[in-house]
Amino acid sequence: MSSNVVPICFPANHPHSKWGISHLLQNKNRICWFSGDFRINAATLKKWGCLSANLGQSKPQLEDDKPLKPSDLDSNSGDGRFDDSQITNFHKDLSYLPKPLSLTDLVSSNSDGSKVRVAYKGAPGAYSEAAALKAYPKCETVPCEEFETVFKAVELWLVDKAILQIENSVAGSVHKNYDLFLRHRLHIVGEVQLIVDHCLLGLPGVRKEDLKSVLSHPQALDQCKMMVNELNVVTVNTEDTAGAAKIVATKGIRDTGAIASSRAAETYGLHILSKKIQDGLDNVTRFLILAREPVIPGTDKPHKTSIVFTLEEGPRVLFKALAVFALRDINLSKIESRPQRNRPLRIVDGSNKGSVKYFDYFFYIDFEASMAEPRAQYALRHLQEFSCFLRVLGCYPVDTSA
Ligand SMILES: O=C(O)C(=O)C[C@]1(C(=O)O)C=C[C@@H](O)C=C1
Repeated sequence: MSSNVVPICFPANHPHSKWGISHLLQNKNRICWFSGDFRINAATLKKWGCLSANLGQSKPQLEDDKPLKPSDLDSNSGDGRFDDSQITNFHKDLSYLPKPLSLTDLVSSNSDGSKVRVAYKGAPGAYSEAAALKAYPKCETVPCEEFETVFKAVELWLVDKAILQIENSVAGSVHKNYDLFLRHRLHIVGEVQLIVDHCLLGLPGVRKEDLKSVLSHPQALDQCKMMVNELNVVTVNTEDTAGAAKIVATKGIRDTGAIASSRAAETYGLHILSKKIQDGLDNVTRFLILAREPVIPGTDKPHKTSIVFTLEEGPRVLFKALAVFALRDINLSKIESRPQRNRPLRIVDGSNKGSVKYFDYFFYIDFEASMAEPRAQYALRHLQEFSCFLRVLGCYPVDTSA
């Protein structure tokens, strides 16, 4: 699929703002994203009376997407914005121009998350929804079927933020989500550590001994291996834990249980057959909060920075990469490697010993420093000297609450 996507800013009360996928912004303008074969030129934009078409905000292109050329918007000023004379010529009626922010607008962007829409993967009652509510207690949660949809919902301005599980203290990393960072351009703006207490759920009147199978998300099944072995049941993977509870409830299956949260039991009217069934009592899942814009890094509270890089000389020189942090007394809190799918192997010529094939990786590191600190900036400048690719995924306050 090849598609160009351009955000076009229309006034809120403009009829064309209802086109495409639109979202009401705080400044009361609407951004419409046009995609697919749709080609727009400046004349059309003028006719429509749009306020701006910002090339700088164009959606990150997937590998097979063609990047948008300035000539696609021919009388654009070059920096992506139309100049004032063009705008005033569009329409005489200026009632649609953006209203200045009022005090009420500022009050509405509360830190408790009221007015914030957060996308998560799973059904209502999933742990990711609980994580979103922990970060923004009054937010509106938006369930999504796929992780990919969670990312796209933010990119297309359908929601403000996304929440994404990244690792669990018992079952380990969610590798798929590491890979997704590189296919999208969102920024990590926060983290949430959630204590995950799993329950075994069943239909009212069902006993543990009646169960022949148990449904849940693979990570949850992994976290409750001991109990599952004891029950001697068949396990079936579902998209998420709340989804498992929903299946048991809606299908009314008496010999099947679900591993999910007590919230999911309440949501779907199931009974809790056992509580805290996870193997390790300290079962914590770490989630990341993603947004279109990065947060300005501070030094007022402990911050973490997440990066991804590849090494010019391959994984054998990983020690050099780690040294840039050690030299500056910067602690690392996480390291993860993922195959470089477009070039998974590197051939190194060992002169008289013949050539050797090494696996090659993307390295993901979380380090305990803020990008506002010179030592973090120097460390990354140093790392850049021997990496062929380096991206800062985000710098955000550490969640110390779990
Ligand atoms: O299935 C859910 O409820 C989720 O939110 C997913 C998920 C995960 O992917 O790790 C989240 C937290 C728990 O560790 C188990 C499952």
